[in-house]
Amino acid sequence: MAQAPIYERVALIGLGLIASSMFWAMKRGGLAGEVRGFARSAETRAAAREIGLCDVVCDTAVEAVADADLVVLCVPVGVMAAVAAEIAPVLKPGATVSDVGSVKRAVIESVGPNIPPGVNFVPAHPLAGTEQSGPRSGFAELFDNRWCLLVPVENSDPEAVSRLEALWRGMGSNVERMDADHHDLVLAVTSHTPHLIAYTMVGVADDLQRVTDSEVVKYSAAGFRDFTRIAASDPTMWRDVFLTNKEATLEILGRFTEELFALQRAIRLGDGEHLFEYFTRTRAVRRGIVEAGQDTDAPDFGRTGKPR
Ligand SMILES: NC(=O)c1ccc[n+]([C@@H]2O[C@H](COP(=O)([O-])OP(=O)(O)OC[C@H]3O[C@@H](n4cnc5c(N)ncnc54)[C@H](O)[C@@H]3O)[C@@H](O)[C@H]2O)c1
Ligand SMILES: O=C(O)C(=O)C[C@]1(C(=O)O)C=C[C@@H](O)C=C1
Repeated sequence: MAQAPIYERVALIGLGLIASSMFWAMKRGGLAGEVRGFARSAETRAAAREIGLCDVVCDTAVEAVADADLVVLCVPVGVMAAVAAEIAPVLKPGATVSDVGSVKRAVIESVGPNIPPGVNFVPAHPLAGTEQSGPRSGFAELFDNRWCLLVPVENSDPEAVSRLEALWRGMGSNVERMDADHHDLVLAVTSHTPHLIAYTMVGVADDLQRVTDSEVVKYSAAGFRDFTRIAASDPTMWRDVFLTNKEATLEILGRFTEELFALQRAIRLGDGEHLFEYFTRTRAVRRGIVEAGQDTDAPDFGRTGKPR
């Protein structure tokens, strides 16, 4: 039996991978009455209309959010404040504004001041994605069994937070709440720095004159293929992630560099014991993740290049 919608009117701003997946997931679960969408480019809006992404595709953000009970900012982190400033004057009293940005402190600091009194602000971050982007890349199952972290601000209304939690659970996610600074540190370890490493490794392969690009394509083993999948992610999104989660990423990158130098030295000195102990420790981390049931989709991860 279909459940009553959690929100009567939802507005999605920015119609890429995350917004389109949200739309299909909301439709799958009957979680929203009407969903309006807006994207900056006419091309994206035309694509959205063609594939039936959103009940109504609007030509302005203001038109999309007027009357919405929930507005979700699904744009790159660097433009969220400008979008929030543009829509602020027309937000409905009692409405909730949320976002899906990969960084939370910077979003809270830049978007927060634009949210008018009487409107709730509940930042969020679904820990789910692929290397694809744009309006055609979304699918309803993206958030199934993935975490969504809610990062309520000091004056977030508890009812608004619970309602948003219900939406994310309805879209298939497991939900937890987290403080913004801790979120940014955790994500620097689990997502942001690994992306930077993947970008670097693919850049190194591309730069190496003695190994041709076609050899890289032909002989890429599973490990490198995983790197190339990650390194194909959207450049605008990731530029903004690093510019806005600077401190935590630099901290983790500093530690990474120290360990890398230690491994480099062990290789140069032929210190097999150091290498063996290190790899034994890291293997245990991976086994812990699998044993905890946190990698249900491991067999397909990165190998087929298809969404999990
Ligand atoms: N891709 C992922 O794996 C992933 C996962 C979780 C969270 N996120 C976060 O979600 C957000 C969206 O990412 P995505 O992967 O859906 O990106 P995407 O590139 O697929 O979509 C972004 C959309 O925003 C639009 N846009 C850009 N600037 C705009 C503006 N000023 N006004 C209106 N629309 C604008 C783009 O045209 C595009 O339609 C980002 O903040 C990202 O950090 C991404
Ligand atoms: O699987 C991928 O393609 C992703 O990179 C998704 C991923 C991640 O690092 O896990 C990327 C950025 C997000 O903010 C959340 C999820």
